[in-house]
Amino acid sequence: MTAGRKPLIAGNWKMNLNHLEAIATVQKLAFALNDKDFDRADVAVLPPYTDLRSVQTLVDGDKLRILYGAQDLSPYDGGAYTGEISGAMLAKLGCTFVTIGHSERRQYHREDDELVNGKVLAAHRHSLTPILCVGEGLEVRRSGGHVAHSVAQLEGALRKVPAEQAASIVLAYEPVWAIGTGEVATPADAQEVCGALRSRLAELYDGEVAAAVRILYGGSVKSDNIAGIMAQPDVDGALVGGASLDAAEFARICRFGETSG
Ligand SMILES: O=C[C@H](O)COP(=O)(O)O
Repeated sequence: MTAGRKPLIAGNWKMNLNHLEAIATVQKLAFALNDKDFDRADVAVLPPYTDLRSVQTLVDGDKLRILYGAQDLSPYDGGAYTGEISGAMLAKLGCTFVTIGHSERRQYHREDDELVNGKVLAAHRHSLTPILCVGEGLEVRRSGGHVAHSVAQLEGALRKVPAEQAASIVLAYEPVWAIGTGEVATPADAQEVCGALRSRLAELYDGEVAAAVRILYGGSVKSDNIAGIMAQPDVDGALVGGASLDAAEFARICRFGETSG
């Protein structure tokens, strides 16, 4: 965490919580957080598509400071693409963010860098902020290729993305071996890759872009390990999976593990 970049804590619900459960969870989260918490960090939830309209109605109706977004989008803007959801549809639902290139999409849906790049461009066409995920699997980590692997995914995703758009993205470094496994990367592991991603942004664009981009860590983040991660200079927040389904625990994470806001 470095002064000048507001931290972001985003909860990726994955394929959990229906729209009624979403309403209850967002209400609990809003109740658990206060203005001081929201001044200190942006807080976002990333529910399944089917929950978004309910979350929008609640956030707008109660004027909540909770941000929200989707977990994916189509690279296309409309047409005969059965099952897909466009950036325009998400923008109409008031989404701020959209997760792109999550390792579960790369692994289970064979998304490659070219498709991820198409989705980043689509998000920008509709003024959505991509939360662009990169990160290595266990074998790559064991062979010491984790920095090169994550940097290559970043380069692939940002092809043809101009500087002013690159400056507004959020990056998430998620080592695949730490996702949902309870195996958390050490704060030094997170810093090593997040720092390298920022340096590469400075080379691809310039120092201003590199300094503007928020970089999150994701992988078994909990209220008892977030503080060490947030203490790293190039880590600006967290992308939280399992622990974001429990509003009280997620609120503690949003406070970086401190007991009161
Ligand atoms: O998007 C979130 C990550 O995949 C982390 O998930 P996790 O916190 O359940 O390990």
